[in-house]
Amino acid sequence: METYKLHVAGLERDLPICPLNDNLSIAGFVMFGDVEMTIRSAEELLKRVGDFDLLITAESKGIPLAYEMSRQSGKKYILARKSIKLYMHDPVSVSVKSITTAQVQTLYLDSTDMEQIRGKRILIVDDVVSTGESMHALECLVEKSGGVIAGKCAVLAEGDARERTDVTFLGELPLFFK
Ligand SMILES: O=P(O)(O)OC[C@H]1O[C@H](OP(=O)(O)OP(=O)(O)O)[C@H](O)[C@@H]1O
Ligand SMILES: Nc1ncnc2[nH]cnc12
Repeated sequence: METYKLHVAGLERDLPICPLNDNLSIAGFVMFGDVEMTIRSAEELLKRVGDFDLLITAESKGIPLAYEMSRQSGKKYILARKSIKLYMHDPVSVSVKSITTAQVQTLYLDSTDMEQIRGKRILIVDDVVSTGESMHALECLVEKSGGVIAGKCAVLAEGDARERTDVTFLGELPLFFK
């Protein structure tokens, strides 16, 4: 298997190169199961971001990172879901098409989450920012809820996102074009 060597948060990992289509591959960065990477990334991001009241991330790969940043900072995290559950009240939705997913996905927040966000400084968190669609969808949900965006952060910026100055990130990933 072809791999890409990543150095981030003082750690080294060999990421598998995964084709997305005939012309484009990514180095797959999946923190699920990698507790050391999750803890170290959360520490490093928290050192770099400013004050905030609440974290928000999107289902699913952002969850362990948001959990760990919440644990370390003592601030709660809100999760934007990718499907509506029966226990969600009056969900609001935003569409999103990330680089890894063929079809358009939808992110949902329920009214309880929106009430918590209203008037608060919200830190947007994700594992990777690539096209920026997922982060943009989270921004829309925060704005719809009446929250103030305190900052945006990701462990890795991929492709064009490496040039972004509005997102705090710890490392970079290339895209692999044929
Ligand atoms: O900047 P973008 O192009 O939007 O890509 C980044 C998003 O893609 C991945 O999620 P994915 O859609 O693969 O969903 P998953 O976390 O549920 O696997 C990743 O966790 C980010 O949320
Ligand atoms: N390189 C990558 N690995 C995992 N998820 C991603 N989402 C966007 N880019 C990604």
